[in-house]
Amino acid sequence: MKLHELIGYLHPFVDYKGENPEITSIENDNRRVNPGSLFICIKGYTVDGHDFAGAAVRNGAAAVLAERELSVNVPVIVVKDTMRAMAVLADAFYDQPSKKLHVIGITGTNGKTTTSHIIEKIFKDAGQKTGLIGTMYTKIGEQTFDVKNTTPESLTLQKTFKKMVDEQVDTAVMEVSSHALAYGRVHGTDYNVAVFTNLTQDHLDYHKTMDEYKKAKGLLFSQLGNTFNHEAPKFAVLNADDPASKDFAMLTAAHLLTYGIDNYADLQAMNISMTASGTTFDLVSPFGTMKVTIQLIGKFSIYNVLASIGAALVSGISLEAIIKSVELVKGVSGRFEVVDAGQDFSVIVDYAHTPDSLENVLKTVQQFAQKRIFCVVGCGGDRDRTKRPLMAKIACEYATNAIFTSDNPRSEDPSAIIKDMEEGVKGEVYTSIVDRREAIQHAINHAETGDVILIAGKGHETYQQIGDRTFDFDDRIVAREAIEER
Ligand SMILES: CC(=O)N[C@H]1[C@@H](OP(=O)(O)OP(=O)(O)OC[C@H]2O[C@@H](n3ccc(=O)[nH]c3=O)[C@H](O)[C@@H]2O)O[C@H](CO)[C@@H](O)[C@@H]1O[C@H](C)C(=O)N[C@@H](C)C(=O)N[C@H](CCC(=O)O)C(=O)O
Ligand SMILES: Nc1ncnc2c1ncn2[C@@H]1O[C@H](COP(=O)(O)OP(=O)(O)OP(=O)(O)O)[C@@H](O)[C@H]1O
Ligand SMILES: N[C@H](CCC[C@H](N)C(=O)O)C(=O)O
Ligand SMILES: [Mg+2]
Repeated sequence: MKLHELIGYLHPFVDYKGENPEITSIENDNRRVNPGSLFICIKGYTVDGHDFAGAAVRNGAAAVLAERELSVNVPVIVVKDTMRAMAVLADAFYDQPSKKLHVIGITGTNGKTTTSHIIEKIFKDAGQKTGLIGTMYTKIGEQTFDVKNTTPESLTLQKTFKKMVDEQVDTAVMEVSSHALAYGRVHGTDYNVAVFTNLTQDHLDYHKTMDEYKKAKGLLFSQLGNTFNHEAPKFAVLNADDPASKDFAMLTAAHLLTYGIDNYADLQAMNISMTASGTTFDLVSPFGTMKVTIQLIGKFSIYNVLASIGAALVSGISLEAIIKSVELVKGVSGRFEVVDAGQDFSVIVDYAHTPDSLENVLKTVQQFAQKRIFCVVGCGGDRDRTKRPLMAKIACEYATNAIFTSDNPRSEDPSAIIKDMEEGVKGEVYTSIVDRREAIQHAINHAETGDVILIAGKGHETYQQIGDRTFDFDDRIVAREAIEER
């Protein structure tokens, strides 16, 4: 695409009439620039992309988009906000790929990864080719690609959509983090369905208040479009049991479908019965009542399944086909994952890293535990500090043996993070062991027949970040080794 045509998409804010080179790619990292690239300078948290414009030009950049004039020997186009302009240009450069896909976006504090995988399965079983973007990876068909963020910045996102279009993907399911919404990473993405899981405390380091956090989540619904396109209608799928849904309903003109357990909803689960290996409930819907038996446990799993059923239903998949698929879902890596090395006590690895998810998962463990519950848990460094005492309190409340340890301390002192946790449990009985491996070993060495050990916070993660170093660390492997060494 020629530079003039590309920059034309920024009309009327930019009136560029200078040199008109062919633009072969758009990059915001000088290390990825090739001859012919347009280099976009982003002022980041760590560094300022403007400082890399010279290096980008040396790598062959044909033009630079920046927030100020720069002395380089290629055209520099100045805009007020390069991050916002990047979203516009990425969408244009890749020929509006999200419009060519059925895009389902999922936001909420907990359950995004799980719900996205359930939805992916339903669409795959329905014979569609799927794409998935989220915490664990980007997936196109069966191929997976590593990711840095749950929701990538606009350039990577639109490039990924384009790849999906090229590979004949029908439906793209993606997690939409609150950071992504606040930073405008998803500007220009044309969602067909927006799904809300729940809103509870997390990320207050960034959003500061729950109200600001809710506002960020709400952006997914306000961006859902304001037109009534009857050929390709848009839908918001909302959790009737979460009070934030009322606000989100007001933010969009799209059709609403609600799901829930406690409050009246279009899709409501009733007569729930749970065993240690699965859950049965009556799904009451406008299409009649059906009995559903899933292989997942915990009330939160029912919510994830209902949200998935809703997203698939509004996308035109038959309820019968949807139910058949959800009944086959086995669970997602690192979410309530059982480690079985032949021991006579249970070990569960789970990704609960917020107060609400920890409470939910411990409540579920409590429902089935016959003896003691050990909970090995830590809190991430450089993240919401206010959740630390709350998580510790929940661990002590629901577990018989709470063991506080490190999650990913990042740049913080691991002992100081544990101290923050301990602030929430003054006078209670707990054990603190900074080294996560030792903490897991401690729980496993003290477990007796019939006990349950919940190892929370890192789920599928295969690393631990301490300082600026990343070590191999997988709770599932560490637990297995500890059981074998016992
Ligand atoms: C605070 C934050 O969101 N940071 C994101 C941001 O990084 P940054 O601002 O530090 O970027 P930077 O390193 O300063 O670079 C600035 C610019 O210079 C460029 N650069 C940089 C170095 C260089 O040598 N050359 C160069 O050109 C970079 O490409 C970039 O364009 O831009 C990066 C690239 O898009 C992101 O990967 C990074 O996410 C970091 C890793 C992060 O931890 N983000 C968290 C807070 C986050 O976004 N989390 C949510 C999930 C939350 C949830 O679970 O709900 C997510 O969606 O992942
Ligand atoms: N609907 C839910 N409500 C509350 N807790 C849940 C729900 N679904 C899952 N959880 C709990 O939250 C943990 C994380 O789930 P999941 O990875 O699906 O969430 P996520 O929203 O993708 O999280 P992240 O924002 O970190 O990517 C699970 O391991 C489980 O303990
Ligand atoms: N997406 C979440 C993941 C947290 C996972 C936990 N293990 C941690 O490192 O804090 C975040 O960035 O806050
Ligand atoms: Mg996730």
